[in-house]
Amino acid sequence: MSLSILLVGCGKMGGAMLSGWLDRSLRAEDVVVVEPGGAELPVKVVAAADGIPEGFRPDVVVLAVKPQVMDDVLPAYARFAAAGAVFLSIAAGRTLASFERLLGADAAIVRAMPNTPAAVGRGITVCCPNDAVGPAMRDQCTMLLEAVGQVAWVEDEGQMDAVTAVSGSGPAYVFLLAETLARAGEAAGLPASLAAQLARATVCGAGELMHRCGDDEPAQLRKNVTSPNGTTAAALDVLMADDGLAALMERAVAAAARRSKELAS
Ligand SMILES: NC(=O)C1=CN([C@@H]2O[C@H](COP(=O)(O)OP(=O)(O)OC[C@H]3O[C@@H](n4cnc5c(N)ncnc54)[C@H](O)[C@@H]3O)[C@@H](O)[C@H]2O)C=CC1
Ligand SMILES: O=C(O)[C@@H]1CCC=N1
Repeated sequence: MSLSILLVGCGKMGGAMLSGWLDRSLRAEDVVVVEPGGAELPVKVVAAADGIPEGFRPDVVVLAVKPQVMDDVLPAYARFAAAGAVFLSIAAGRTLASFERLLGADAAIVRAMPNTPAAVGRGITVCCPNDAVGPAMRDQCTMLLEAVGQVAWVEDEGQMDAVTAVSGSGPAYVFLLAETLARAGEAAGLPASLAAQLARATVCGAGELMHRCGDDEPAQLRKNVTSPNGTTAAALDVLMADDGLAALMERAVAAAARRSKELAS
């Protein structure tokens, strides 16, 4: 992949993407990271924008700082917009309009929402471009993000809050499932370490099975586990009750989408 990347912010998500890129095809010499916290990485890491090497001309500036600090951070990078770089923001809630206000209406900006499985090449990122993003820039962003998983584009920015709530935050819901399944196992009489092992292996195994059976709906995989009048059916009667998991998940996703909208202001 011959793209030069400036990664601004190398915390949990920026770090996850970087590790996916370096595991795959990105050359270390094509990446500069700005991270005030420092980082032991096989790429050049600087503490602030003024440490970026003279003459470094990124094709893509990836903005991976918290939404709340974006306004303070961004002006130091505006010169790269003028030089023709595309800005790829992964900040939850931050709108294209808010970047245009800071970088100028002509700046090419992609609002994106990745997720942490990018660290193992199994992320999914949804992108929404502004009008200044041409086909070549779109291809560059797709290439960069496909190195760490699946990529989808939407034209309606209004969908990004729901995207954030489903796939951006979604890994946390799955990890919570593993945590709560383990605790339920303990409550049912298992030693804590065995319950944790069972829950973890089950979530990983079920995820991998769903991954490999790409053509089967999750509902079919669920039915494959469920014997008529058996143990799974007994549990699913609880989970699929009117006040069960569907209602809970709908409320959780709505809360995340609401918070994404709030982060815009
Ligand atoms: N953690 C996740 O699962 C996901 C996070 N995001 C988004 O990614 C962004 C980063 O989130 P996390 O990685 O979770 O947070 P984080 O706190 O782990 O990372 C943010 C990084 O930005 C650095 N930073 C702070 N000020 C800076 C500056 N002036 N210049 C450069 N770097 C600076 C911090 O030192 C930190 O390492 C957020 O906008 C979040 O909405 C998006 C998708 C998923
Ligand atoms: O919790 C957050 O705000 C970020 C965005 C999606 C996942 N983490």
